[in-house]
Amino acid sequence: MTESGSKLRIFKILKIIISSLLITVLLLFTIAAIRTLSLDVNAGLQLAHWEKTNNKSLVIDHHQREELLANFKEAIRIPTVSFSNTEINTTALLEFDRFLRKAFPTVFSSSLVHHELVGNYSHLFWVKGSQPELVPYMLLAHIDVVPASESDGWEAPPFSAKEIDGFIYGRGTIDDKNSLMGILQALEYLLLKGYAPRRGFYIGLGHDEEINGLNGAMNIVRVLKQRGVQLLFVMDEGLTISDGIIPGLEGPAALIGLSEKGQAAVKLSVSVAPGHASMPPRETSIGILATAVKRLEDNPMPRLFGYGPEGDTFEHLAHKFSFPLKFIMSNLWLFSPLLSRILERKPVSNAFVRTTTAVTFFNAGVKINVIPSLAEAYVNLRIHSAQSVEEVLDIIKDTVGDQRVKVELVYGFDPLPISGADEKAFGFQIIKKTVLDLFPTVTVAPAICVGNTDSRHFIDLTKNIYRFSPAWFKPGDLERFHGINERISTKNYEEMIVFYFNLIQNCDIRKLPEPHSSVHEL
Ligand SMILES: CCCCCCCC/C=C\CCCCCCCC(=O)N[C@@H](Cc1ccccc1)C(=O)O
Ligand SMILES: [Zn+2]
Ligand SMILES: [Zn+2]
Repeated sequence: MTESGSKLRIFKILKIIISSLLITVLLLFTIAAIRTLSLDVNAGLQLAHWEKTNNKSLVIDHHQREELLANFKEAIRIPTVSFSNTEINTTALLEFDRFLRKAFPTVFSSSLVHHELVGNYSHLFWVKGSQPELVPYMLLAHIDVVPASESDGWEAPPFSAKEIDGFIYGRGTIDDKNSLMGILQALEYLLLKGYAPRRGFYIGLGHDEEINGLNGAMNIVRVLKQRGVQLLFVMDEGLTISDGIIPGLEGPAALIGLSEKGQAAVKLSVSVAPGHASMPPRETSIGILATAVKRLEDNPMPRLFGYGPEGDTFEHLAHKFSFPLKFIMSNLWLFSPLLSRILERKPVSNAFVRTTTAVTFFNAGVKINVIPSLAEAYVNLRIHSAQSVEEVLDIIKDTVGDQRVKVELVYGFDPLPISGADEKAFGFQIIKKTVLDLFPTVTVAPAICVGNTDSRHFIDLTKNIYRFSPAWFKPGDLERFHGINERISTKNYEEMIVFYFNLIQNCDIRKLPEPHSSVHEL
């Protein structure tokens, strides 16, 4: 073959390759465009087909408004602080017990309600259903709060419950006395209106959630296990209604936590011979440990976006984003790696992408002229659904890569199982319906809860645990969580009461309506 003949041949082959590539790209984009336009993961249950249950409605009058706000403020003023792993405010917890009995007289005197104290300060309520064959469910909230100090810059003292411009300020207003008081206030109103549930339910109020729930939630679980209780679902604090928090998302979104990340506390320590600061070794224990910590910060855990429930979150929200995010999120089969790089740029969304690494303690040194023998740091890891404590520990050891740094696991638990969110998932669909009835403009999506809750202790009692409360989080509110100026609007607190009032009644249906598709097939 002549030189020009072989050039022509190469040219022809290149042409075929380039046009096949172009056709493939075009095809992929056509599929992606069709998916963007047609993907409707929100296709839900036929609201019209829901079983009728003579639901009572709650229209809050002036007197009730004054009463419910006074109750809520009194709850905030009791400083039920969990200070450390061993120090809780037992005086405040006892006062809170007395307060609950006074604020909710009907709950505590109704023949339908059985109340008991568990672990001295936690509360367990059983509200008897008229149809014992219906499997009960459980609502959780916690009494304790994290410490707060006015000198950190609060606009109002953190235990004052001061009302400023329609907001009640105070520690516990969003974590978690809003849920606790909302649930009990709703039950008080339901009982006053003569409501008797068909489906029985439990209410559990832990007193030490902020320090792991070892005496509160864990003892409640022990009591329920002894009684052979199985639960249809559990609902606890966790995710909320985000409005203006997710960049690019149009409108509010109610994220319902189907699972929560695992957690590990890892201790790093370096031990060397102490000495005189005038004759230092080339590296001190502090320097060696600092290098290890820097390596961990410089080498984040691998991106795992799409291997846990977070992929579903964005598929559900896709239609509320504008182009090009709408296109990217509707086609995670193609763009998952791209989206994970976008999400990892902000701490709030990075937490959805990977196991996060936070160095939370660094202790070393005894005197200005002494080479310290010991340097210690603690790392708090929040483990992505697709990883385990063991895998994370191995990666830490590899990344540190220095035998002089001792790596020890202080405590750890794997990510929690993922609860159902399909048409048959009773708890999820009830929460979704209750949200949409009250807030029709909200988009409901399943998600992963990046923090831990008392509900993780309930995995032997049910496969269906949901972490959600109908608190509205707007820009700036995430920082109030465990931070300064924690607050809730009086309007939102009232909405929370109405939400629980409706949710309890919605749970009275025997079973969910038939899914959309099977209705059509009939
Ligand atoms: C794409 C971005 C979406 C952004 C939306 C994010 C909305 C986030 C809303 C709420 C934040 C999640 C909080 C979850 C509740 C956490 C409660 C908590 O702080 N728990 C402690 C429990 C604990 C565990 C171990 C030792 C002591 C306490 C925690 O997780 O640290
Ligand atoms: Zn909480
Ligand atoms: Zn908290």
